[in-house]
Amino acid sequence: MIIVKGLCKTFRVPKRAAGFTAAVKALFKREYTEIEALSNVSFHIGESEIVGYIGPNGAGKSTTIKVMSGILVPDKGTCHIMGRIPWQERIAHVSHIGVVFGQRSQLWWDVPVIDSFELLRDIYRVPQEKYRRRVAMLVDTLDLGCIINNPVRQLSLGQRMRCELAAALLHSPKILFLDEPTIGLDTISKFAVRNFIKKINQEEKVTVILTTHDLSDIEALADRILLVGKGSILYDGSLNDLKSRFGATKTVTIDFCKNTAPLALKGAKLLNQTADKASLLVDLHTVTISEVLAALAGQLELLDVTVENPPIEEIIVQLYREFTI
Ligand SMILES: Nc1ncnc2c1ncn2[C@@H]1O[C@H](COP(=O)(O)OP(=O)(O)OP(=O)(O)O)[C@@H](O)[C@H]1O
Repeated sequence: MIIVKGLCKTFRVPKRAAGFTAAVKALFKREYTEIEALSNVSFHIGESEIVGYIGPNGAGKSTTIKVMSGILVPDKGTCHIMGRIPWQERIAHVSHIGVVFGQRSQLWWDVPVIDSFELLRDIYRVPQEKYRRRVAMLVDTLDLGCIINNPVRQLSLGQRMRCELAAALLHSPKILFLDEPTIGLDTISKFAVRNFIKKINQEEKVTVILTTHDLSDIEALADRILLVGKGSILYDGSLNDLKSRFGATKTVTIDFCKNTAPLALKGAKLLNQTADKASLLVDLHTVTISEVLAALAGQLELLDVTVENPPIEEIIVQLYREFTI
């Protein structure tokens, strides 16, 4: 469905020094800085996959999405989406994709949401009957009934994001690009957005490419992640593989009968300790959980034990360090 090979994109931005003299000089002689946003990015994405496209700020995520949506032309490399080259066959291409940029709106600010939908219906040439059924489904699933007649500027962020999703899906695209769709949303709105993405993926086999800094979005939605850093793909695989490959630590939390002696264990770092509770970070390369528990039981009277995997954020940070050092 999506084949990206060797994408490169460098931005050339004028250098700007502060001050009046520098501004006048720049009128006659401009100097430029080159920013390499993508350097040799390649991946394949199949039908009905949900792929989390993640990476630190400035890694090149939005640039990749812009290339795949036909907004930007790369300097090098190829991109085929459903057999088309996005920036060369833009009109045919956009009828098969939906795009949501969490930080920007595709709805007209001062008019009621439904008017924006009708304009999009005309742009995408959706037949009236199909449009009517589609809007009814989207209004029902995304709970837009009370807000569809309001101007966009009067909507809360969560309400607007639900409308943006509906707008992106009005023409029933086969691929959905979501660039930070849950940014700034509260927990309830995030939940609604995630459930909707899952539903559309399962019922309509829509392929979803999701960029986000919220790794709980990824955990809730994506079967596969592509980690991008410094313009290149650093990891391509499932979240579970990532956890088992790189999650070489566990956190052990214990409750015990009062004891003030500081705990010291080989292969485990003490994270915090009070008179009756402690947390330790266990390095599974050095020691096993049962060895840690046996050692703790020798030092304390244990009342309760919890063993947790490290948060996905920790694994991602570790992975990013590993690949970039
Ligand atoms: N239009 C542009 N002109 C100049 N530089 C740009 C432009 N767009 C992006 N860049 C630069 O390209 C690099 C990649 O930017 P991009 O927006 O793709 O990153 P990102 O991974 O989406 O980051 P974030 O998570 O912060 O949104 C950055 O260094 C950015 O400053």
